[in-house]
Amino acid sequence: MGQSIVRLAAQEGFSIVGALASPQSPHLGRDVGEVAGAGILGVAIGDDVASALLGADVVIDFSRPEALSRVLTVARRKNVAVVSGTTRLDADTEKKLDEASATIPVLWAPNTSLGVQVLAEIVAEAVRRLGLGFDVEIVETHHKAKVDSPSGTATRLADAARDARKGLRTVTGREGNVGPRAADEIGVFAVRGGDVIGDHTVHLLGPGERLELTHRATNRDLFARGALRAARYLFGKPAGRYSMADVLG
Ligand SMILES: NC(=O)C1=CN([C@@H]2O[C@H](COP(=O)(O)OP(=O)(O)OC[C@H]3O[C@@H](n4cnc5c(N)ncnc54)[C@H](OP(=O)(O)O)[C@@H]3O)[C@@H](O)[C@H]2O)C=CC1
Ligand SMILES: O=C(O)C1=N[C@H](C(=O)O)C[C@H](O)C1
Repeated sequence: MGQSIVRLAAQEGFSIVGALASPQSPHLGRDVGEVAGAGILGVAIGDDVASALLGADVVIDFSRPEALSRVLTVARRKNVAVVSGTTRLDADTEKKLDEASATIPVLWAPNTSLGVQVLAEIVAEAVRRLGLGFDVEIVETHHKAKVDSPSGTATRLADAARDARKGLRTVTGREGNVGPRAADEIGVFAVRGGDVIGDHTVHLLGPGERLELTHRATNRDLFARGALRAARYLFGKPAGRYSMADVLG
């Protein structure tokens, strides 16, 4: 994601002032534009958050929860807005997002595409309108390099269903003599393999009919474009928590 964001940011005229990778990165010290295929940008990749955020208005993070946590601490200190797409945050990092939003603008989204935001709205509406007779199940498919499961997007879609129908709970596996499906379940299942960018289907299964609401990402640039749009949106905004719904308007 970092490479897509750098390439598109350069194309869209953003000024890139810093670039971060892990302390183990083989790219440390190299020009970020060269690594991303955007030509030389005169910005070396480093592992020091404070140096990378020098002179920045917004930092865009797609990494791991522990790295986001460090970024939030420094961004707060330096008054830099944060856009993060990192998924499956632990409770401590979630708390840090909230705390940071007291002093800086913060937008976290497990999926920065506009389509998934709209899908979440449609899912909430469909669950509300169809009522108790319809069961909700979510299937997500991703490339084999993905390290977290289920995806942040699947969790976000389950949350949308739960907000629309109180009392639902998530089930992430079924094996053995599990008995009939309970009415309060949302099954969430992860398929991994190949180079799938990211597909999400919400199944609404009722008596004699079913709906399958699907979003398919066909290119990672989709997420990068959404993150850059979010960064533009956050620039100059007051401190607070923002979402892709705000960006979409
Ligand atoms: N919101 C959205 O729309 C999307 C969200 N994602 C999420 O974004 C995250 C990243 O995905 P992806 O780009 O595919 O993953 P990658 O593994 O390709 O990249 C992760 C990046 O984070 C860096 N990193 C990892 N650990 C640390 C650390 N401790 N300190 C500093 N940097 C670190 C890595 O550095 P190094 O190169 O050195 O390993 C790498 O640059 C995931 O949580 C994924 O689910 C992904 C796509 C879209
Ligand atoms: O890791 C990925 O690739 C993706 N992660 C996000 C998620 O966990 O929902 C978004 C997208 O589906 C790609």
